[in-house]
Amino acid sequence: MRPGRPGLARGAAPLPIHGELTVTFVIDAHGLGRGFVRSTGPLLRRRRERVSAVRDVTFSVAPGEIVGYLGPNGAGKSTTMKMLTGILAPTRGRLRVCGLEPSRQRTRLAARIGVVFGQRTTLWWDLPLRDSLTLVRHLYRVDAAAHAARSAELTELLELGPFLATPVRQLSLGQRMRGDLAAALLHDPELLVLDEPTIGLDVVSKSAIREFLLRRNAERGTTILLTTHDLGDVERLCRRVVVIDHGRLAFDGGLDALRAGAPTPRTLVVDLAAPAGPIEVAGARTVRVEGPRQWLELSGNPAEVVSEVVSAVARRHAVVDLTLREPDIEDVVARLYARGRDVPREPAPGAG
Ligand SMILES: Nc1ncnc2c1ncn2[C@@H]1O[C@H](COP(=O)(O)OP(=O)(O)OP(=O)(O)O)[C@@H](O)[C@H]1O
Repeated sequence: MRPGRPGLARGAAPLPIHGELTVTFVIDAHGLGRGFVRSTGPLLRRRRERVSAVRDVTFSVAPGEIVGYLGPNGAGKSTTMKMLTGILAPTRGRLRVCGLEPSRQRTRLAARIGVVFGQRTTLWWDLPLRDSLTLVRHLYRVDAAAHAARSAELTELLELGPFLATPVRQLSLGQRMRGDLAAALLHDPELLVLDEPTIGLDVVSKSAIREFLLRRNAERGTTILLTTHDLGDVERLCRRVVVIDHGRLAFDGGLDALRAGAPTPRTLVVDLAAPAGPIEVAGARTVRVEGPRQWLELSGNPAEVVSEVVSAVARRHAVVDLTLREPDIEDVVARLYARGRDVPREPAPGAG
């Protein structure tokens, strides 16, 4: 962990470690909240109501961590990301990112963080990728020599070479995402904030992005906070996850602890040649039937269970197609709540 830098740590909470050393959290949120006022009801009887998108959220991220910020749709993830990057000001609580107050010190913060939103690009649509990267250099006032070196490194690591001359609008989603990552890293930020970085990508592109992020984290100590609905991202990248639900912090700890709190089965989706009653086989429970399609929840996750259920179904029914659906993070979180458990909280790594 990097020692705290008092000059940069304005307002951040330095954490004493082993007496002498201090670590400044890269993200330090305490009692964070953000409300909105929105209009509801029919046109002639519009009412204004307050919505708490994020309520009383406290968490911190130490330098070099990769943390998944997870939750179901509408949980408050994007609102948190917008506060972290200074786009929205909190209505409650205290927030420091790289020792800065994001909404009030947005320009200074921009020099310290990189941001990628998977659903929209920061690149110039009509320009070749190379020109977009050059513009980013001017935006962040990166000097020419540093830019040339970082550009060359990122071009190699992200394999951008073959399409540097291609206009961004003609890039595939995976190529565009790699370009966006390069743009976010050209000024060598200490924190990378990623909102759904692998959304819509094929398996190969997802894997390339994940391996790149792991390498960046290991080699340069870049801290990463990411939102994702993809459990593969979480499993490969995050040792720690913070889960929010209905705006509140629901869990902060290791992925294993989250899973242990709510073991979630895989689902076999079976397309039969014709509609039939619910399939009955050992090792699975039919949880949904829609015409010829049935959803079977597997009673265990090892490969043998899957192959036994698949053979049993195929022996007894005319099967057109079979798909194995991995539980996504929403399933894990939903199950956590369905069980009505006290959600465990672990102390943040490095705290203490
Ligand atoms: N500008 C806004 N005005 C009013 N309500 C808002 C605004 N932005 C977000 N909200 C509400 O705040 C809540 C949290 O929204 P947010 O976009 O942060 O969720 P999310 O976890 O990112 O969801 P998703 O995974 O679907 O993107 C939702 O109920 C949403 O309708």
